[in-house]
Amino acid sequence: MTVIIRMRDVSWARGERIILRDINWEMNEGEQWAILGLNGSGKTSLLNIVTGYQYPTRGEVEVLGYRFGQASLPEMRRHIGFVSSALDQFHDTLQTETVEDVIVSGKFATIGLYDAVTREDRDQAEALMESFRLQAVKGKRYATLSQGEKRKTLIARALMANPKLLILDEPTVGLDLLAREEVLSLIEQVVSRPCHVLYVTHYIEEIVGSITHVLLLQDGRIAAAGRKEDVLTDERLSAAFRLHMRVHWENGRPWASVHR
Ligand SMILES: Nc1ncnc2c1ncn2[C@@H]1O[C@H](COP(=O)(O)OP(=O)(O)OP(=O)(O)O)[C@@H](O)[C@H]1O
Repeated sequence: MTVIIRMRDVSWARGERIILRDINWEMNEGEQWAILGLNGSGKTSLLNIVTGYQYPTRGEVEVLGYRFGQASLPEMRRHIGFVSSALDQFHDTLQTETVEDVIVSGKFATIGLYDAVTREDRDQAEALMESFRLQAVKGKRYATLSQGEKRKTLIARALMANPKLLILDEPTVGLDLLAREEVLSLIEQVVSRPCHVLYVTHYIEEIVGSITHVLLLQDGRIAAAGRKEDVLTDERLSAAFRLHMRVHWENGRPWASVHR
């Protein structure tokens, strides 16, 4: 079985403070993971380690066959797509571009290398727009899009480079119910490409059918990790979220209610 992410005894400290502690986790081929946890539990810190932007204080990390400390991290990053709700504001240079140009720019690590765009790249962007139902906004400036359309565009952009792993960091923040469901429905398409998904969220109902596994973080430690049916239990969630929670499943999708 091919390992997508492997962390052994990983800890990450900043000064005196240990932010991630004794992380032992494996994400294997064919598995799609969600990361859940309260604010400050260490989700972003863990993602920063996966992408190599933070180096663990202790332990071993391997992502897509690249062993940290031995392999080239910039080369590894070429196989990883990253979409975050925080990116909406980041792409200042993209604001005035059309949707299709924003998507096609995902082919390149640097924004603005349009002279190298081929016919095939344009066709690929076109196909992504079609499957993501973005045809209606073709020709529109990115800045004029709705939040939902922007997120879909950024996911399409990340897929232009044919990543092996796509990290979605709270991609539904600020979206209305309809836009949220549209973004969630894209996960299935991403997985079928095939591309592995690592999905960070605060909401268990976003753990849709294509997501198979859950990593539950609590105060920088793994509270539980494994198949979603085993991790998303009343007891485990209540402990991790410090609330009395009950999980019920509808068509393979978990929903939580809170009891006081
Ligand atoms: N570079 C840093 N230096 C010092 N402390 C940090 C640093 N990065 C994160 N932290 C601290 O580590 C803890 C975990 O932060 P992290 O952002 O990983 O949590 P999170 O689960 O992503 O939270 P949220 O859901 O709010 O995004 C927090 O208490 C945060 O203040």
